[in-house]
Amino acid sequence: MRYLPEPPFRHGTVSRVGVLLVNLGTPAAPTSEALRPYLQQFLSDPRVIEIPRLLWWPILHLFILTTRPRKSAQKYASIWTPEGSPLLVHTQRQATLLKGYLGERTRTPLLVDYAMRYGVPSIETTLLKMKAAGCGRLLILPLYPQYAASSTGSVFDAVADTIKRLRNPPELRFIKHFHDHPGYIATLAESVRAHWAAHGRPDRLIMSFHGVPRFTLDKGDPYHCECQKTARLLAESLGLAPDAWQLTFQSRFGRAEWLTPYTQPTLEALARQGVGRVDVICPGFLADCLETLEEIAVEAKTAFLAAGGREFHYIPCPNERPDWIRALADITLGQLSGWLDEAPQALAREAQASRTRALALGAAD
Ligand SMILES: C=CC1=C(C)c2cc3[nH]c(cc4nc(cc5[nH]c(cc1n2)c(C)c5CCC(=O)O)C(CCC(=O)O)=C4C)c(C)c3C=C
Ligand SMILES: [Fe+2]
Ligand SMILES: [Fe+2]
Repeated sequence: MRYLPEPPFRHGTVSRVGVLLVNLGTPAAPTSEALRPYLQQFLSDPRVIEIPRLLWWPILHLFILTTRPRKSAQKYASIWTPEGSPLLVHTQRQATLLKGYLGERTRTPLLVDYAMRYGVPSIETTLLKMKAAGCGRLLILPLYPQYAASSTGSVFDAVADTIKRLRNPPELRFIKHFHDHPGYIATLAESVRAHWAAHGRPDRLIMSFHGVPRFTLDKGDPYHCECQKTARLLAESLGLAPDAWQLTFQSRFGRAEWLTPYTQPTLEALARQGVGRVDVICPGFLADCLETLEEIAVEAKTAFLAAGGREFHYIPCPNERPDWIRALADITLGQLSGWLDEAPQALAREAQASRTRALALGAAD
């Protein structure tokens, strides 16, 4: 094994606390040339594709990487912004806003940075950068509210792959999930309420989560249950009757069965049954990206209207919403006890205050 470069150890160096936000990653450009290495890295991850390598390698290289890059590039081109991929832009802004918010509320200087599981900036690069800046303590916060082995689990792997190559790794804490955090639920509820205040109510609210293969549920992945709990808490905090909302799963990849019901066929069936207006929210995504802006706001909308639906509204992700940044800070501070200089009572008071705010906004516990 080759070690990564590290500075010589010095006694008495002040250790700083770092918060590392990690998102999925995105291609560097909306072109087939940029899609190919991105998809290759993503789809070579054994957490994402669980087929034996000997079988998967030829499928990936002979079929998927020869066709998908071009098709996906066209979709990315339709959502690309002058500043780059929406997922990257929102993640960068979330890191900057979180740093500002925490900086005003903690006496301990915190380093906040972000990394991408696939593509750049990589987890290794950012982790080494934070270590070089003096972070002896590091909180890893994957930007996925619900834990799935293929998303959050894979982030943990990548962090482990880096620290096993360090002689002097930082102290580490991992946030596994926050699918039922009152601040997160309140942010979702508030964004729905604001949308309804401006545009009226739909016949049905669809909560669409990213799917995963069905067999992962039977093998112990908690993702399905965590999505159900998020959806139930959101429906409760909006005071919705059981027939006013529905949970679905989107973004199926390949031919195997994934978690059901699937988003697009559900929307088409609803349209055929005479449901005139649907609003769709994607609670598993904290930043708008290809899967929300293209797959839902364009593809699913087109399918719903073509099947006879009248009106389709997409409700955006939390992105840079101030209540979301506050919730993100609350999630972070909840895991930093003992690592900050502040009196524990001050942190507890801040956490309680933000919990009270969330509950006042209607998020159930
Ligand atoms: C919300 C968490 C996510 C889980 C769980 C997840 C599982 C998963 N995804 C694929 C395959 C693809 N996903 C793609 C895009 C994509 N996926 C997520 C999130 C989760 N994926 C996001 C946020 C995005 C958007 C990225 C962006 O740049 O905007 C893609 C790439 C695009 C494409 O070619 O379709 C693939 C491929 C699998 C197989 C999987 C679980 C097994
Ligand atoms: Fe995905
Ligand atoms: Fe997709």
